[in-house]
Amino acid sequence: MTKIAIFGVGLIGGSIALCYKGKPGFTVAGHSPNPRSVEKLLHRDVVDIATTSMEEAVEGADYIFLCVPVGMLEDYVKQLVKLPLKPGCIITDVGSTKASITESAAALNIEGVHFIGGHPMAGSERHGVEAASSHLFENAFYVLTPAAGTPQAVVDRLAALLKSTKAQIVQVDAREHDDIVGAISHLPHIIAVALVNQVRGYNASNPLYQNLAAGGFRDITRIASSEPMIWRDILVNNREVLLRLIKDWNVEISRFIDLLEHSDGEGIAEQFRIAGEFRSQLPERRKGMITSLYDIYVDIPDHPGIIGQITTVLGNARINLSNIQIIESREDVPGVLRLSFRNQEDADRAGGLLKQEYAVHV
Ligand SMILES: NC(=O)c1ccc[n+]([C@@H]2O[C@H](COP(=O)([O-])OP(=O)(O)OC[C@H]3O[C@@H](n4cnc5c(N)ncnc54)[C@H](O)[C@@H]3O)[C@@H](O)[C@H]2O)c1
Ligand SMILES: O=C(O)C(=O)C[C@]1(C(=O)O)C=C[C@@H](O)C=C1
Repeated sequence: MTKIAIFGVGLIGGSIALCYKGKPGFTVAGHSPNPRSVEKLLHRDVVDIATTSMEEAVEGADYIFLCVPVGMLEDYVKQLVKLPLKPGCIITDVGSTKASITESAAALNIEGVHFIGGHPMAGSERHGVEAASSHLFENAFYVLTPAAGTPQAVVDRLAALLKSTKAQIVQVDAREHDDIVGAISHLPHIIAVALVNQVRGYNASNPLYQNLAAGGFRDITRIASSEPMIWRDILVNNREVLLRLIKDWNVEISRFIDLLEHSDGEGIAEQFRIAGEFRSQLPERRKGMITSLYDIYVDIPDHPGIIGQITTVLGNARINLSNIQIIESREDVPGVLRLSFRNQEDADRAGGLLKQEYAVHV
């Protein structure tokens, strides 16, 4: 029996719990210092054991997930390593910043157990166990930031466990993680909040602002509704990176001031063009959706009806396609079609059938 102990069974901790709860060979223990939360966890059937006792939660645990706010992670690691942990146990976290916890855990020189930082790149503006889902991590990247000296076999053991999340595991240096995630997650949260608060100010004297706010405003500001305490900790923890990124942001915004002052329509259009081109290349990994990592690639000649022919072949064989994307299609160049399936078997069957007429790559 593999025992997984989870501290902080909220959105992320609860979603981790649901990836293992009820799976043969796994027991999931959830910890909360609050007896009412413990009752809720049992009532919602998210964990097998729920307790306010740290000792009980970690007793015999093979893996410990710390899913509490970033500001509490170091303290939790310090408390945990004073407890009798199972030899070889792996402690990991899911915090949105990685440098400080990776470095402070390494500095503890823990013996007999291992710490490996982790961060699933999936989430939501919602919080609490009510928002948890076993599908949350499907197709998302899940970053691991092992400190130098962590045996690769131990990292591989954690990566193998995390397969149940259906996320794609990647190893990244912790500081590099904070630079990158600062730009693609933390800065966008700041911008969303600042924008909402700017409009909130105008709305105070004219409620039409709120009433007319439509798709564009909603799209860019969803994350402004994120949990304040979670984001307080993330932003304070990554402040050095963020201060640099906000300076760069000011440069980008100043560019628009300049373009507008000069009524430079072509310059503005160019900004949209280059942004749209980059954005269209973002990997399509919709979190929480049951899309798939089982992809095959098919070279397709550029002639009308070709995609219909391919999907008909798959439909006739009753193979479910979960996603389809044309990667390259220009008049003079044959296109490549990426077909995604929910499991390897479907991908193999599709590949076998399509190979009879098309060049297929896996
Ligand atoms: N929300 C996201 O999109 C997201 C994505 C990836 C990683 N993370 C990280 O996951 C972690 C948890 O965030 P979440 O979104 O699940 O938030 P959440 O609020 O849903 O869950 C936080 C959990 O920590 C517990 N907690 C809070 N304060 C506590 C305290 N003082 N003592 C003990 N327990 C306490 C809460 O009861 C709750 O169970 C954070 O470190 C966050 O940075 C969040
Ligand atoms: O989709 C959202 O709502 C999120 O905020 C998820 C998101 C992100 O910014 O992409 C937020 C924090 C994380 O640490 C990882 C993912």
